[in-house]
This record gives sequence, structure tokens and C-alpha cells, in this order.
Amino acid sequence: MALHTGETTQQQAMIEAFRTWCREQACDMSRVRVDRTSSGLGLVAEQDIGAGEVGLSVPLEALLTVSAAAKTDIGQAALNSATTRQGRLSSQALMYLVMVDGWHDPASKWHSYLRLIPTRHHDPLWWTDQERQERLEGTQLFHEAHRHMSQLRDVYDSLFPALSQELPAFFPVERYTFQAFLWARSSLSSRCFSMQQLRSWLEPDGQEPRTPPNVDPAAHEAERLADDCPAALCPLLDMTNHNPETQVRVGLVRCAGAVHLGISCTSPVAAGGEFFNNYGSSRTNLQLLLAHGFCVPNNACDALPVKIRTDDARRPQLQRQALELAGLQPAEVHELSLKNLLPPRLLALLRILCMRPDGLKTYVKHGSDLLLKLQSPVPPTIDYCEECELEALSTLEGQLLTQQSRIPPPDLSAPSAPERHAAVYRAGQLAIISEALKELRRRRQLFCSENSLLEEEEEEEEEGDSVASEEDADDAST
Ligand SMILES: C[S@@+](CC[C@H](N)C(=O)[O-])C[C@H]1O[C@@H](n2cnc3c(N)ncnc32)[C@H](O)[C@@H]1O
Repeated sequence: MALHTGETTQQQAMIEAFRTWCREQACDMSRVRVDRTSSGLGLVAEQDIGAGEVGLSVPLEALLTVSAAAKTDIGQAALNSATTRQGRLSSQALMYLVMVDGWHDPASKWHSYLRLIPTRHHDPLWWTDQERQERLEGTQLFHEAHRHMSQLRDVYDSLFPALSQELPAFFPVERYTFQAFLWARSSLSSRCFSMQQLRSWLEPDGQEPRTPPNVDPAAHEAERLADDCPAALCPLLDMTNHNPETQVRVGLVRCAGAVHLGISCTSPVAAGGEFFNNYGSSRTNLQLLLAHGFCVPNNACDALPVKIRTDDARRPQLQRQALELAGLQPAEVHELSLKNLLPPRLLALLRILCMRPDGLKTYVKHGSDLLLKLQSPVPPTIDYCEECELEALSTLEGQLLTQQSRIPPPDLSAPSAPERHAAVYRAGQLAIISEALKELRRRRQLFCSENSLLEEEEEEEEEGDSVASEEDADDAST
């Protein structure tokens, strides 16, 4: 990471202050040090760390959990304010309030920690509308980024400027800006650990009692809080960068008589090597970019979400009955991936939507076996079902071609890191579409040859198509 001399000195001073803080909090960081890496700050092994050995750990008292946030002066002020009295306070918002306060106030328990978090993030919520349009057009992430931004705006607007007017000493207007809230949101989303990890032991603990310490808010605070933050900040552990090749375990460990959150790696880390984390072995590039602001090239977990609208009230009753019988939900998202190019549930759904009513009558008789039956191709020999299979495949092909045409071609050598990460994301989406199209054509050929049908030379645009995609739904509403 290129830093100017002034920035380097300033950052070094902040790292030193953070190290002192870690010592004061009795963190176990004897085997690692905070250092600069190609992904910002990270942790480097000071000595060989064995496979399964706890690399570092942090006492639970040092974590910023919803429960800890609720106990701070700022948390209490928010919880007892007239502004939040009408309803429950969002637990996420409570975390943001305490994080913004802690960044400014040297008296905050987490001040030295919060100061070391980057002041700018690179996820799509930090991009301008135009950048989001250019980088994400035609993708699911474009909609997700907008949705997250407007949710954050709603949460912010529900608290400000009211809290600043009611309690200006706690919530000064110049401190609690939307930008500060955005920083807190992205800091939390990019660095948090799941509460589940705070409830399970990393290793069997001999004869000791195994009940994990309670990390939940007290009952009277929980009553006032919406349960919308299943995550906590763990200073130091959150300095670990992501490596999809690494396997780690995170959980409770005992250290010097206290309970810590610790991390161990299933393979050894040599002295001088980076001690990595794995933010989730099944995280898609959409999830990584939205929460962490980066993507993994050729991400094997990547998925292309496809949504087919089925909630149209004008749908024939028989179709609605078949969808219900098959247990297909109106808002169901079907995830296409390189491992599962054509999910059987999606094909079953398309078969229902493409089947003539008399054919559907025959199929509905299968009752609870309907989904199973529809996961295999519909033979053209069944009365009124002659066209069904090819129509279902063509419908999906049409939708994928439309999605493909809407996604701008990726430039993996783009000048800025966010542009490159967006390009990696688009490349992943386009790769799945392209492979799914090949698989669709392969299946069509097979189906035609098995049923002695002639393949159509060219696809024709369906007029008055009865199958509407989610993208179409969005277009229709704008
Ligand atoms: C939990 S923090 C890790 C510490 C962070 N590097 C820092 O400087 O504070 C997660 C952030 O680190 C960066 N990061 C982690 N792993 C990365 C990777 N494999 N590629 C690119 N950036 C990464 C991203 O900015 C991400 O949002």
C-alpha cells in the first residue's frame, strides 16, 4: 500500500497506540504483529505457528458487542432518549452510535482500536450513483447496494437530527453525520465476527465447565433493542485479511484464567508469513464486495441469482395451485453456479409456467410428488405437453441472454481497485451465464435427439411471454 511519509508516521503512531491498548486489555498477541500488507494492515507471524495452535486471542471484555455498547454512556443515552422511546432501537444503529462516539472520544474504551480502522471503505455504498451504475449495471449487486443504502438512510433519518436536538452534548450534530454512520456501517460489515463464534469453544476444555459466558444484552435492554445485529467487533482478530485457501477456526479459548475469542489456522504459518482469516468458505463475490469491498478472482463459490416472478395475481389458478403444491415460493431466488448451472427447482418452476393448462391438470395429480416429477424433462409424448420442455429451456435462455447483454464487459486492468473488484464480480457473473447457456443448449440438443425432434435453427422472441423475470419487474416499476 503506497503511503506518504506523513501518513506512514501517523499510521505507525496509531499502530503503536493500538499495541499499547492490546497489552492493557491483556490480548494474547505474542505470536503476531500488526503490519502493512498488500490488503491494508494485517497480521504477520512473529514465530512459527503450528497447525491448530491458537495464533492470537482477545478477552471477551475487550469486544464491542451489542451488550457492551448498550452499557456505555452513549448507549444508555440513546436507549433512554425520547427519540427512541416510541419503538425499539436498532441494535446495528446502537453499534454505529457507539463506534462514532468512540472514534472521536479518547475516553472511549475502544478509541485506539477504532482510530486504526480505515476512514474510507471501498464497498459499493461508498461509490457515487454514477459509479454504481457504470460498475454494477445489470447485476443483482446494483439493486442490493441501493437497498442497503436506502435502509441505512432510513435508520439514520429515524434518529437524526432528532437525537442531536434532544441530546446535543451526547450526539453533536457535526459528529453524527450520515457519512459517519456510513463509515460505522462499513467498518462493522467488513470486520465483524458472528455471535455464534462467541458461543462455542474452540477446543474441548478438559473437566472445566463448558457453558460459554453470557454475551447478550440484559433483559431490560434487550426489550428496547431490535434483534438485528448478530455480530460483534473483535479488535485485533479483525486485523486478519481474507485468504480463500486458508481454513481457520474461531471460538472461545481460555487464556491466563480469562475467556478469550481466539483464532487458529488448520495449517502452519511460518514466521514472517501473514496470518490469514477466511471470511467464509462459501462467500460469493456479491457478498464479499458488499460487505468487504473486494472480490476473489475465479471465486468457486460465486453464484448468479435468478428470480422469476410468480406472484402475478393474473396467473391462472391452476398454475398457482401447482406452484404451491411444488413448494415453490413467489420470491424464491435460484442460484446458478458453475457447480450447479441449472438448478432443478428453477427448471421445475419454468416447466409449470410453460405448461398448457390441460398438461398441468395431469401433473397436479402427482400431489406432493409434483416437484420431484417436474425436476426431470417433460416428455413431449404427454398430452398437451409437446412444447413445454423446449419452451422452458428457451425462456431461461432468453432471460440469461438479456442479463448477459445488460452487464458491461469487465476490464480487469481498470485503474482503480474498486473498478477492478467490480470487474472481477461482473466477470464471475458473465462466466456463470455463459456456462449456463452452453449447458442449456446441450440439454436442448439431448432432449431433441432423445425425442426425435428437430431443433429450431434460431430462437424467436416470444411475444406476450407469460414468464416475467425480476429484472423485468424492476423495469416495470420505474
Ligand atoms: C477485517 S479487515 C482486515 C484488516 C484491514 N486490512 C485493515 O487495514 O484494517 C477487512 C478489510 O481488509 C481488506 N481485505 C481483507 N482481505 C482482503 C483480500 N483478500 N483482498 C483485498 N482486500 C482485503 C478489505 O478492505 C476488507 O474490507
